[in-house]
Amino acid sequence: MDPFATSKLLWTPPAPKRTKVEALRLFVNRTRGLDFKDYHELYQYSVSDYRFWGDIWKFLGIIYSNPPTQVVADGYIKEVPLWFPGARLNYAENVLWRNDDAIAITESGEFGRVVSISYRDLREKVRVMANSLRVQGLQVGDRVAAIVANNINAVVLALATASLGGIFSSTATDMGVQGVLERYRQIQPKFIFSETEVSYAGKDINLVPNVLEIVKDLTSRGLARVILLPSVKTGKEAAPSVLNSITNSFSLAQFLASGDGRPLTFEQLPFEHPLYILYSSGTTGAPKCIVHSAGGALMATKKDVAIGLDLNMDETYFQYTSTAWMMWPFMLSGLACGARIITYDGSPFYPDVKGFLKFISDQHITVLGTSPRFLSEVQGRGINPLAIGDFSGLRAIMSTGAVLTPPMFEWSYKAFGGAAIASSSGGTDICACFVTAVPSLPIYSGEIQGKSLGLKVEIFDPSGRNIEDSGAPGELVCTRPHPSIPVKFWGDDAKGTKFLKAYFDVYPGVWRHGDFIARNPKTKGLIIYGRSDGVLNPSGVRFGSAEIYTVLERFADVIDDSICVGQRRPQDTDERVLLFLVMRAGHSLDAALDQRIRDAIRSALSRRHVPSYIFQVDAIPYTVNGKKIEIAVKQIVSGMDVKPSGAVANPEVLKHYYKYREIENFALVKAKL
Ligand SMILES: CC(=O)CC(=O)O
Repeated sequence: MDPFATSKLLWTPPAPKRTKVEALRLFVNRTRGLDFKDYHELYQYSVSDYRFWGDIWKFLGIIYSNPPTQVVADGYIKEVPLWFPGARLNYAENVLWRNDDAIAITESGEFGRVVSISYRDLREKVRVMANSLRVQGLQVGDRVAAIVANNINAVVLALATASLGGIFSSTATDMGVQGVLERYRQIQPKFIFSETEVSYAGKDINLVPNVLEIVKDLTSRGLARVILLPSVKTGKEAAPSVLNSITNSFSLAQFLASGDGRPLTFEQLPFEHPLYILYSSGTTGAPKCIVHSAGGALMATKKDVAIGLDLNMDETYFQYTSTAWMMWPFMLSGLACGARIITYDGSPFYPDVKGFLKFISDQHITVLGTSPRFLSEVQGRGINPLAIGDFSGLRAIMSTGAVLTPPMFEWSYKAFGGAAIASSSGGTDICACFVTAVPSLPIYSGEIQGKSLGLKVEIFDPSGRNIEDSGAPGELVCTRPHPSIPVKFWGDDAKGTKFLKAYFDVYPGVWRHGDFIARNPKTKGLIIYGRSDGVLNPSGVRFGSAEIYTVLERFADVIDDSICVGQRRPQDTDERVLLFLVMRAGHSLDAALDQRIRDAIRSALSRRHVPSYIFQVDAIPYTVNGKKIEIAVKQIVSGMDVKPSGAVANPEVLKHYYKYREIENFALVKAKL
């Protein structure tokens, strides 16, 4: 069967191609005396000549006080060279270059309140916050940790921290005490900012008891100041009784009043100076603390947003994200492009998704960042966005976080009136995209348009052979260093042992990302089939769970969610495929539906893809960043005991999967094919 049979031309770039990626191609041609004809030729240059990064530096207009002496120098670890030695710059200065009355941020959430601030106001807020942080003792390299909603305060805090050379790290407000401590114990923050009252899906959540526990633990590890943020719902500051019970604590108003009147300044630091600490969403064990450099994160996210999303100054970028996901710092690059960004706190389905879609239309969003889960939920509920709002200005929908299946490409394209479906994939580990939207190339359903400029993405088989021209799926690897490789893991040893093990262990010297990917030899588009650790392998046929999810889209009216994993217990001689389904209200998995699903999988894929067993379950485990946790389910059904980390949003769900280890005990399971 042709694995690219579903690939269908969906969208072609409007002519003439007035995109930034085209402008970059012409810029490189002009400045280097070259004659690249298209994106593919530009890409080849970008991954074979390090001078490309110097071109991008200029093209993006990176602001600096000291220019680099070279693009790349030899570094302390072969895999992580030193980029732009000699340069001095500040991330926040690069984000806050605008200082006018144009709207920088519009904040909203499930309460429906909409507040906007201009670039001038944003800079002023950052100035005030930075002054308080400095007066209260923040020094270059100190960590500022936050448990914050996605709102203006969070952006101000991140930028103020960066302006002083502090290192910012945030978790979302739905993370429990264990999850927060697993992260912040490792990085030992000097400051912690926390929400006190938030709401999600209409439920008010008092965070004070969690904060008390977290602060108690971190105080013995260097925590010096605690700032309690006003209620997200009412705007009320924390009660004096709460503040009195925590030493060195402040309400936000008290903290901001403690600063001085100095003008906003930006500490000038090396390119590799740490900016953010993000966390691997490992579902077991302590999360890895991934340290991103100011220069690397700035260049990578600005490149992806300015070039991949083609974001212009007069546009509005709405990335639906929490502050725990790498898409949050990614979103801040909307500001670096001089555009307006939207911060949104709360569930898109509360009070109802129609209101959320109306918000997107009313706010004239031009680039929407969302996830396959959101899109399929809208589709599954039978909602027609065009009947709710006007999406004629919506130019692109960036989908990330999971695989967007071909049917969902097609549905999303039509449902929003022809927006380009900018499917992209990268991750927390690089705070950027490996494969991305390319506004000058056509879009084929199910395919990500191209490899990101400067990132030498290849597809390896288990022996380390590049198999991408064959169209067969394999491991996504990156065979050349680039500036958005993290500088280190916080707390790792001087040799970077944990860091090297995490990425460079399987293919020595080559970054293995852990995605299972193929490239369509005809279109050059990329298809991700899921995480490579979760690859299904019955009778030696390797395939990704996304292939099964694609077929299940046809049953979206009755199936709400699903997870597909391989089971191979120590006593098994082969792997079997298990498919778990969550049904929509009023529907259940009966023998007829079971058969229809099997038939659909068999005819769309092959006999070998048909699950051995299909079960109805109540819930699917997800990470706090909204990713299905296939690996943990696979481990559990294969006989391993899994101790969920704080990155699991619904850890209680995992225990329901243990019973499927005794697969033979299911008297009612469907006949094995
Ligand atoms: C860009 C991305 O890759 C986002 C994610 O999946 O975490």
